[in-house]
Amino acid sequence: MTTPFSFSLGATDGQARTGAITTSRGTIRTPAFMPVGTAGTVKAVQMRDVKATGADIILGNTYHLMLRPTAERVARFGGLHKFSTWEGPILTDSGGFQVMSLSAMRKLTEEGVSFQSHIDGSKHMLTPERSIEIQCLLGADIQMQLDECPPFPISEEASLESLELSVRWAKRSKAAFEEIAGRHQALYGIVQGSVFPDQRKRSAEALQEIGFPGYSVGGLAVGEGREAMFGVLDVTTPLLPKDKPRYLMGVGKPLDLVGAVERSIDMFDCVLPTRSGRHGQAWTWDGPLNLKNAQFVDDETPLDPASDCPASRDYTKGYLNHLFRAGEYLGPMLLSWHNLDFYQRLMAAMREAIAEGRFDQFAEEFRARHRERKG
Ligand SMILES: Nc1ccc2nc(N)nc(O)c2c1
Repeated sequence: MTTPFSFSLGATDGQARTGAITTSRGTIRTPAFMPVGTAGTVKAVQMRDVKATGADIILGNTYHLMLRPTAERVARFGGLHKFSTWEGPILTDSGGFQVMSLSAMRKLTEEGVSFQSHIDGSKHMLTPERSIEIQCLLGADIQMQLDECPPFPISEEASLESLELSVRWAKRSKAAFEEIAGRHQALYGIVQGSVFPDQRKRSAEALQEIGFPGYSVGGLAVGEGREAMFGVLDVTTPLLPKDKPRYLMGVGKPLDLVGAVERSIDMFDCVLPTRSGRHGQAWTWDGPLNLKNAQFVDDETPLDPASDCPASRDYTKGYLNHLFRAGEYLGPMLLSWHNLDFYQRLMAAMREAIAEGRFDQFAEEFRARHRERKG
């Protein structure tokens, strides 16, 4: 149980790289996509099926679990792994981002952020110390510092103020982590600085001063758009240590993943595959399909006959179309499952292409084939 956290680089191909993160609950093959299991469940998909798609690690949320069922209750059940039956590594976000996007009556001070629950209006306070305490009660293998994710757009001076607060919170998060976390657990720093290159540099350098075994790139996927996001990665990832994992938070669509791997990102999480699956959107090598669309009513082909995932291989698009039109539970279940499997097959294909030194060709062919919008 006390295998220390470690990262080993595998192959590099341009800026893209493969690697392996060793944790006490298993190894994470990078580049890795983490299915989002916000409230201790990857919505509408059983953990054994999440595992079968090839996911090595899932994400949980401090914000949601502290409100319901509370971190203390999860700890009494033996931690999030036992409570949810996910036996592999779990990464938890620290809650600040979710407080700002979900809660009411938020008040942010140097101490932390106070807020009212979006569920029952109860009052709560998240400080760097309390966030680490919650993540340890959950038993997360990889934890996040408490940070402030600035809104987009934001003025340069407001962004700098926010970045400096997040650096002070990084120090406090690390101090709290060193007090109570186990040797097998890891804490990542989160780089901020919005879309300002000099601020990204300042944040990356300040966090390395403090020292972390992994670095998240935060403050993106907040409406800045793909080109601006890639522009931030172009200036940020070269500043981070090559021998430590880089995690791009909240990203993204398949084309975002390919472009970010091209800019040496190792880890991703996004609600898109499960959230869009619940609403009838299937992701494929050729781009997204809206299976509620009339064009699929009589379509007798599966989403991907080449997949070993039952949701992708054993059901016709016509049947899936029927399930969504009839409002049947099985529709969201099957599409969430298929989309997670597609995301894992995309990650596996990228890992293989990097290992074989042909990632540029893979990326070019994928971008030519994957049409995000019809026409
Ligand atoms: N786009 C995102 C998603 C999640 C985040 N979580 C944290 N802690 N910080 C950020 O900046 C995030 C950005």
